[in-house]
Amino acid sequence: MVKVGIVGWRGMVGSVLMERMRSENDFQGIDPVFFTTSQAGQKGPDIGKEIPVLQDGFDVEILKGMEVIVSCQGSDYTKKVHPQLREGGWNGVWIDAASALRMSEKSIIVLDPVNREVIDKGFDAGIRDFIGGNCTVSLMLMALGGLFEAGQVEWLSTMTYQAASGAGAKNMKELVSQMGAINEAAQPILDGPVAAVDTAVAGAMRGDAFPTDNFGAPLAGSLIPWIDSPMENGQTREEWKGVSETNKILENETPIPIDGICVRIGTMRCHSQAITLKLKDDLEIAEVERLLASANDWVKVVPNTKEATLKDLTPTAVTGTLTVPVGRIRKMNLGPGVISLFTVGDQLLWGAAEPVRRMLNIAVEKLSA
Ligand SMILES: NC(=O)C1=CN([C@@H]2O[C@H](COP(=O)(O)OP(=O)(O)OC[C@H]3O[C@@H](n4cnc5c(N)ncnc54)[C@H](OP(=O)(O)O)[C@@H]3O)[C@@H](O)[C@H]2O)C=CC1
Ligand SMILES: N[C@@H](CC(=O)OP(=O)(O)O)C(=O)O
Repeated sequence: MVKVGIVGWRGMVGSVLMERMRSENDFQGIDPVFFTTSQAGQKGPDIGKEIPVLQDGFDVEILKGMEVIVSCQGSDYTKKVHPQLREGGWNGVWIDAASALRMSEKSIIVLDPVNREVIDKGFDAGIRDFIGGNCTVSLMLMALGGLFEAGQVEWLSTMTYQAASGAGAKNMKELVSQMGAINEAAQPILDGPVAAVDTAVAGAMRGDAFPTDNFGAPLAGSLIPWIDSPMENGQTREEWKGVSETNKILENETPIPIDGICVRIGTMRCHSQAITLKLKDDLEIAEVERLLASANDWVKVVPNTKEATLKDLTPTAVTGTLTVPVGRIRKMNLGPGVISLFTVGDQLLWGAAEPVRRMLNIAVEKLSA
């Protein structure tokens, strides 16, 4: 059985990965060794079979004994350990959820329902670094894969509504604390005039006691139109990833123009995106829906009605599931071939853990052949 080292398994992304691997019985087909950066020697997770105690995630010699390493530990870990392994001659398969290696010439960004051919070709050519894409990019491609595959995307603009989970576990908790602080300010006067409730809520959100250590600003009852670090051209890094990662995943020789504004909103783990897309041909909406629906097993076209939208096209409907609904599909009055779409996806599943889990299975299959 293929020896697989797993690092970062108890973090937020890692926990979702573990849950998916358990429910898909993935551990039965591999020989797993669990690593840690802080708990070496302690007992590993319960995966339904005997495993060694936790190994030191910085011990390069033990890591070199793995045929595959899966990391959900983050970019700092990758930047420290990956070069030591490669410079030390390790030629195993490195599969990573972090962004550090995504744009490297020696890596492939993995999203197999969309770019399985690129993965297979790369593996056969000797590439051994396979990196999960940015959550917003992966979710957009899962939703719109059918239009890209049909060569119909001339350009697109995506305005995002991104969940707290993308900023980390502490931020998810801070969002809930902020909701609690708002409720605390408003609850005693909720039966009174709404103007007083509004004043109390705004006062609490602007007050020094409002918990903002992690986000740096109120998110509950508000939003933050900035994600990640600034780029020189005025984009944020999250916005830059949209165009660079998408075109790398699709191996486009001529890049498709993609741009927009990335916004953090007060959802827990589902990202949403409002997309304006220019089709190459002025297709009928029924044809657009047919192309979208036929792309993969998880995308779900939602009819452009209020009833269907409220039922299926919200973070509440999608959270914790692999379904990627896409709706609000219509021709815009901006010219021929310009359409609107709205999509929602779980940022921890298709946005992080699932492409990594599926790449592990692809690697195991190839190494066992
Ligand atoms: N592809 C994507 O879109 C996304 C990618 N990511 C990537 O995944 C990386 C990991 O993110 P995330 O899972 O949010 O990180 P977490 O902060 O949840 O976990 C990272 C590590 O922190 C350590 N840790 C310390 N204390 C605790 C604790 N009490 N509970 C759990 N773990 C603890 C664990 O390492 P140890 O066991 O070694 O102590 C764990 O593996 C990110 O840095 C990012 O690069 C994240 C989100 C989306
Ligand atoms: N930046 C994303 C989450 C993330 O971790 O992205 P990346 O894997 O590209 O660093 C967000 O904040 O929603």
